[in-house]
Amino acid sequence: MTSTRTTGTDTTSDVHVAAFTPLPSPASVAADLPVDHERAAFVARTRDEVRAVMTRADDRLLAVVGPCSIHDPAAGLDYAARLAREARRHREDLLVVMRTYFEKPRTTVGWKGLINDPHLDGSHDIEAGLRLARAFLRDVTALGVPCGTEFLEPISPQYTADLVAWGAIGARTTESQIHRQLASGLSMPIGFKNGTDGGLQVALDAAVAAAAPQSFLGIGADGRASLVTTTGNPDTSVILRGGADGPNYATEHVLAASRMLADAGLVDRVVVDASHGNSGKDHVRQARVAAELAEQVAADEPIAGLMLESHLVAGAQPLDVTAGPAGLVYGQSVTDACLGWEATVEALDVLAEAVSERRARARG
Ligand SMILES: O=C[C@H](O)[C@H](O)COP(=O)(O)O
Ligand SMILES: C=C(OP(=O)(O)O)C(=O)O
Repeated sequence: MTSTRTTGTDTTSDVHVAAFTPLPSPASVAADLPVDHERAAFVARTRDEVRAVMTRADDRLLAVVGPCSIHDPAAGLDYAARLAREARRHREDLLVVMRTYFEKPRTTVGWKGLINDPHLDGSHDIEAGLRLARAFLRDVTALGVPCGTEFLEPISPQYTADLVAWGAIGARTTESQIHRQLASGLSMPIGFKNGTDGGLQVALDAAVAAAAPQSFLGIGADGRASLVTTTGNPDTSVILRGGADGPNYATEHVLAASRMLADAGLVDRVVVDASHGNSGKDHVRQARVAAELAEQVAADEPIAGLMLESHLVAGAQPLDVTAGPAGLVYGQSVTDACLGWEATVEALDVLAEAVSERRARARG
């Protein structure tokens, strides 16, 4: 059921709003799609492992790997099952978290992800999107693969975050107070991307702001508008993703970022995104960036983790929401170009090898 005009007068309120469509509360969606004890324990354990990797109490490398966006849950699950095998194979060296991204920040306009438009046709059935996202997180977690996501909408985390082991705030929103406040209340470690212009200071400021207690407007589990009071998230870090001036994953960038983090009183190790501004969104280049980063990991640079955009099929395909999803290639990204599955397996092999080299060096 939709309604218009909730407050004020016809001439001053909601002039540009076509409709308000009530959504079920987070509590009722969670009741329909509950999390059992085993899955909850797995999420909590993985969050602890991420914390340990960030501080090097655990000497593995965090590898956040998966599609730029989930647009077809069946293909996403197929991917997750394959990733589960690779994660088990590399469990001594890599802490693998799957990118399960349901919300896409767009430079201008475009499909905004599975939560916003789950039928990929411009119908914006957000209730179905929230349910699909939550069900997908449950299924991936049940495969023994922890989930990572970007938090974009300030309300949607109430529907999904209990199943998320690691989170990111994107380059377009790192400077936003709303997202810093949101991160201060999230239960998992959060990485802030540097800005799209390449600026790192916004990410450092964000990490500091999110570590502080905050009070802001949000919703509670019952769906009511609420004053949210947080204690601050102590597990915040910075993600180097390159920017308008080019990549920022070279040794000099990693060391400069590490010094800035230490000066700000934060953990002095970074996560590096091999995609986006670091690859020029070219998936072929992304594989090369990952290989260069592996050398930097082996040389013991302060790199705690790496991000890869990867799907079953290499590259990307255009999505025209006026035409809908018919005819899309199975397992190929509809947003940024991704590494294909074989290239992903190779990249994970190279990264795991780099970690064992680093470990061997540390042991002398
Ligand atoms: O990771 C995804 C994209 O880089 C991001 O959502 C921006 O995409 P766009 O520039 O195609 O809108
Ligand atoms: C949107 C993303 O990245 P960025 O914020 O770095 O552009 C992403 O990782 O999907």
